Amino acid sequence: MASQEVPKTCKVILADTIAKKLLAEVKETLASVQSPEAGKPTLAAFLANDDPAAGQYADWSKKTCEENGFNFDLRKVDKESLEEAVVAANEDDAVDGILVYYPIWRNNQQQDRYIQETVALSKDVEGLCHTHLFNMYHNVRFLDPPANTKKSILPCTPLAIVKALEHLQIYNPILAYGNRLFGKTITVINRSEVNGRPLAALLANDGATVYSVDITGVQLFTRGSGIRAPRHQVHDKEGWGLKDVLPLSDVVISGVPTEDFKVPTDLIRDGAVCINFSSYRNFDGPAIKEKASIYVPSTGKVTIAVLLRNLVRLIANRPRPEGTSEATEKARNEAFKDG
Ligand SMILES: NC(=O)C1=CN([C@@H]2O[C@H](COP(=O)(O)OP(=O)(O)OC[C@H]3O[C@@H](n4cnc5c(N)ncnc54)[C@H](O)[C@@H]3O)[C@@H](O)[C@H]2O)C=CC1
Ligand SMILES: Nc1nc(=O)c2c([nH]1)NC[C@@H]1CN(c3ccc(C(=O)N[C@@H](CCC(=O)O)C(=O)O)cc3)C=[N+]21
Repeated sequence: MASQEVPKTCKVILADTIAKKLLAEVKETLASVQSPEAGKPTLAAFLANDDPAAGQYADWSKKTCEENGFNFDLRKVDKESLEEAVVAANEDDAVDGILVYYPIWRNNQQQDRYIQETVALSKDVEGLCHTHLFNMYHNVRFLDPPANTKKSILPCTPLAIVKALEHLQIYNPILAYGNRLFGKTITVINRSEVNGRPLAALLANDGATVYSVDITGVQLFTRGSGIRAPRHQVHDKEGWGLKDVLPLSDVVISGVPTEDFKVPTDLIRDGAVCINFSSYRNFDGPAIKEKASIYVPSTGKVTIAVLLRNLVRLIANRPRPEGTSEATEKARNEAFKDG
């Protein structure tokens, strides 16, 4: 009966809200790192597979780019000519950033990795080159220590989740930058090389206790007691499963790419924060709203905003024009907010 209904306490936060805030920051930062005469930045995006998810993601990215003053140049190429096309874009001054949609060779991850390494470091907008990945796993935040003027690029989907957690104030700004998740326990369901594993590492590097769950089992990512380690360590949790980690978790993040997978609502802690990044709904919508304090049903729009943020960062990281002082250079890079 309507008169007896208890108002829902769960707050649903849409990706659009978080994305809009980030896009406003991106616009401001672009204005401070690049003169208006430089023209619109260009992102070259290579589509060499027939994955409908990638095609749809490309369409959304194009729309967001164009609405926010960026050129989005979608280049459909066949697998055989992809390498040469990427090399040409590396050498083309009119291209500011390069994105390649994965997976390409479904049964050959090594070949996808080879293409990831073909993208020039200075144009690697998704942070998937070895130097960027190495820095992320090792909790190294700059490309040019000790000057520390050029921030290392982080992978878009993991960084989008970090930005969502900042927006939700799960990151505690009372704590020092780099330790702001200390005290939080987070479960990440998915340990793929492009999404789940880097995400678990990033969150643990920021101080969280992270349970990384995949079909092969559970791993604990942590900086240890008192977060005294400078970067995360990984430990296997033999015999553990969702039943062990969900009841412990303040935050549950899920990215399982199947229709039928649902995070078991009854195991989730009352008042947990639940975030879905899969293109399928990993949480049971009505039930989760009875349990979670905050529910974020999707994050794709935040990922695209982060893609543009990374593109502006690549531009800021470029060698400074003749005559720019080191102080100006530092100011250019500090135009970015934390992270
Ligand atoms: N929101 C966004 O910005 C983005 C969303 N996606 C979406 O995220 C999802 C995941 O993408 P990828 O990581 O690239 O996929 P992937 O197929 O490379 O990896 C999925 C991982 O989940 C694991 N997994 C499958 N079933 C599981 C289960 N029941 N429990 C635990 N782990 C399980 C797999 O073993 C695998 O490690 C897809 O739906 C994709 O479309 C991908 C990129 C960006
Ligand atoms: N180099 C590379 N980077 C990628 O980031 C990448 C890729 N390759 N290959 C393809 C996958 C797929 N992908 C998605 C992004 C957003 C949503 C997404 O936005 N989903 C909607 C929900 C869609 C719906 O409403 O059904 C949302 O979160 O709002 C989905 C899937 C990125 N991918």
